[in-house]
Amino acid sequence: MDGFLLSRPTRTLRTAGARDRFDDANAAADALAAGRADLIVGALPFDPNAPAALTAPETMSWTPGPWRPQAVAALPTVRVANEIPSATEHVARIHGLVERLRRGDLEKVVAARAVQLVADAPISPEALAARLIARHETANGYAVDLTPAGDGYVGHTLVGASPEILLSRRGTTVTCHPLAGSAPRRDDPATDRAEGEALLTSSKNLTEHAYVVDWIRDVLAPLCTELDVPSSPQLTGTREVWHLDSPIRGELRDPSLHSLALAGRLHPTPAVCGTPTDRALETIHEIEGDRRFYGGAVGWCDAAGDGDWVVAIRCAEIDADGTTALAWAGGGIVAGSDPDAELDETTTKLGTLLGTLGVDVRTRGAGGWYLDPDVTNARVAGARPPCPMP
Ligand SMILES: C=C(O[C@@H]1C=C(C(=O)O)C=C[C@H]1O)C(=O)O
Repeated sequence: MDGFLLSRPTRTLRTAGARDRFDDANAAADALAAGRADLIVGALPFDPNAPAALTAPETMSWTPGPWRPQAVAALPTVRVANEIPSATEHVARIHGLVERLRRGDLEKVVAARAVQLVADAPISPEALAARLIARHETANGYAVDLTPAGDGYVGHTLVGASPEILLSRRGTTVTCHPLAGSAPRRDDPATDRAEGEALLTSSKNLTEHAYVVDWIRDVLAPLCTELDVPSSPQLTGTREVWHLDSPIRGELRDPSLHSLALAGRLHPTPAVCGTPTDRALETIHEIEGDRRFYGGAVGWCDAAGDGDWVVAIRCAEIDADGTTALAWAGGGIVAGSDPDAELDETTTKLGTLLGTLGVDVRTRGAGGWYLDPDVTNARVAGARPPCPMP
């Protein structure tokens, strides 16, 4: 896909072409500072040392509200070809992590897994993004060309609908909207509400959430003259998942600290990585290998330093010919985590992407697991309305 899309509930940024490409955030920031670019868009990888996929676009357009293209191409039939790792292995990994967490090696670590999707015709990133956005009205829909990251990424596109804002910067005001702590949405309104209410008082989830808020406070406090951090989280809901959510607001001490630099300082938060960060990063690398752009950040930074960066979750990376894709989901693990419940949480989160492709993650296959590889794209017509918020 040529270009970049970030569709937020308030407005949409679309760009086309590339005046310049950067695999390094500092080089992109230098181009902005030197006036060689007036906007940088793209994605930062999960591993802060891996190449980024940033572009100085040729053209850009801002439109109000979320992206609603006139015509949306049909999506091909998609099946789940492989689980990386298997459900059994994911649960085994979490058992191992819980032991380490109980020994005190780490306080929190986010464990993720991926599913490989195979399509019978190319998946159009724009068509997938449009459908994700239509089904997830309050999410931040994105589609990013990963070509600037070089080898292994040329022609690949990251597409997703993230509920989580790493940061927004407008002038000297910086806002973050970290999420951590999750529960599934339910069809029955009373059960659904009960899930949300239980989440708000779950000490295990409140602990998981607090690691993220503490990290953001520690990063922002020295950079801000004022910092407003709520004393307890609120509940927020996507179509598939309830989350604990803490809106944070600060006033920057140094007005030249731009949104790309702020993203570099805040990422990776314990919402996608863990506590302490360096040990969690090492552990994730050792157990899962390369997460690529999943768990990274997607956004823009302009010459004034303003910008929005969303956490790159609820996403898939589509390969260059469009016929295979990898979709990821993870969840925070703490000493009190239940490995089977954590597997279910990743399944629920995978539902954002897979549900949009017509794969019902709640069906149980013959092997006793929830993903039936023969379930194919049901065309996503007649999407059910979002569950009511409490
Ligand atoms: C890691 C993901 O989500 C993150 C982890 C959460 C959790 O552990 O409860 C909640 C929201 C996100 O910050 C994901 O969706 O893959």
